[in-house]
Amino acid sequence: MGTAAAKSQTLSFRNQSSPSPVANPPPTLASCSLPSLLSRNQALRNGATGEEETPSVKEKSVPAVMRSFDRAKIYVKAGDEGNGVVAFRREKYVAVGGPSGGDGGRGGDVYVEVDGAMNSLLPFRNSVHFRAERGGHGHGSMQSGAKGEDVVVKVPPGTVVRMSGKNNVLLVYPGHKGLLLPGGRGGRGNASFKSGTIRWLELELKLVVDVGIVGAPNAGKSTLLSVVCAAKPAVANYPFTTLLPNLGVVSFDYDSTMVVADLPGLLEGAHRGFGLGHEFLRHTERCASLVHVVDVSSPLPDLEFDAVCLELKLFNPKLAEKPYVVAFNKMDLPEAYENWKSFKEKLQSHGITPFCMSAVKREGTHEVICAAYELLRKSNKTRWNMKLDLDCKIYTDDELAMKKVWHDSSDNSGVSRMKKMSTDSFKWAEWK
Ligand SMILES: Nc1nc2c(ncn2[C@@H]2O[C@H](COP(=O)(O)OP(=O)(O)OP(=O)(O)O)[C@@H](O)[C@H]2O)c(=O)[nH]1
Ligand SMILES: [Mg+2]
Repeated sequence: MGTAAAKSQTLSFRNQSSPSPVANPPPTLASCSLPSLLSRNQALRNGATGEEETPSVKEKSVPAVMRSFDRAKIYVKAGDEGNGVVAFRREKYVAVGGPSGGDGGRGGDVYVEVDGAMNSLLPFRNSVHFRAERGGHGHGSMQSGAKGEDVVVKVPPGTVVRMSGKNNVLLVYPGHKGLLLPGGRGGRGNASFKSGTIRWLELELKLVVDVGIVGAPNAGKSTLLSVVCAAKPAVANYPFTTLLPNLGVVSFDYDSTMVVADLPGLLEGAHRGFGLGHEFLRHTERCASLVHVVDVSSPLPDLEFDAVCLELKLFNPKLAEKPYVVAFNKMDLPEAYENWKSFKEKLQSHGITPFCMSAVKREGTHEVICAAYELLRKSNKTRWNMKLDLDCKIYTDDELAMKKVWHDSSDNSGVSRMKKMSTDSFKWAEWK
């Protein structure tokens, strides 16, 4: 691993500009209710004697502007087929021309393609309908109708496409293109006059990151990110400074880089939707490793640590199994000295060796990030080699079979189909 200081570039997850790191919290935060753990810590810090404040729990959900657009629902419709035509050949010196009706053209298909330049599902906020063009109608003289134009739905890397009510899941990476819905296959007999399929699809963006920084609010997660790479997340001395994940690229060498995400603080009950963290916990699902930042200067760092671990576990047990680094932060403060030794012993008894750092003073941060990189290397996972489903199988088997029949037919003139249909109908009549 290279020892060069982390020089880096920044990926911005937000589409709006970051708020400046001012000391006064925005008014909306005043209404944010904190759970028992935080209020207890705050009370202890303020010298209160243990009387518990009852946090005012507000049922209101996170305002839309504070959400990142990482979930969307879109309506896709494959193009209808063009109608086949019934026509007969009329030509001089040809006594019985026979049928010469061309097929209807195929309806346009709906594709999904990953656009590396996109980093959120924000474009789907206003435009949710994607319709492929219908196929042209057939003509006489065995002329088939034109194929309808396809529609390509562009999504950011790491998007999961889900069909409502079904388990069809698709993970996509830059440049990956797949067929979501095939268009109608051109009209022939009555049985084939089937319209282009319509679907409501759910899109979910799971950030493509290598290392996630997690921890309780105000632990110093954003400060750590700002120190190890060129990202400039908002840092302030109040909980929930970070409302959306911040991404940064840490580069150790030419070919060894990793994408690090600083996630909003986690609270007790985050898995049930308390605070903001749960909105973003799913982004950690694809991380190879986690950095768990603990503010050791707080009166109950071990409780904070346990609460965050429990939230991760309750959200997804697989998260708790991910390799992680524990970083004791704010070691420059005198309060940290009182806590860190006993806390360290407790962790060591569980086989965890924590790192000590002071993110503000940039001490010990390099070791933490190197340890996270080491875990990433050991896990042998990169951002893109997670489970990838190369073939989009969003459409059902019936549709696939249908698609095959029509595609594989080498002779797709209206005449041969009409002949085939008439033979079929004869058979059917005999069977009846
Ligand atoms: N003394 C000291 N203060 C620190 C250290 N690291 C961070 N802080 C301060 O702690 C406060 C919170 O830091 P942030 O980086 O915003 O914490 P966070 O975990 O991102 O907080 P949220 O985004 O609200 O969850 C800021 O005032 C920082 O200056 C440290 O090592 N020592
Ligand atoms: Mg933060």
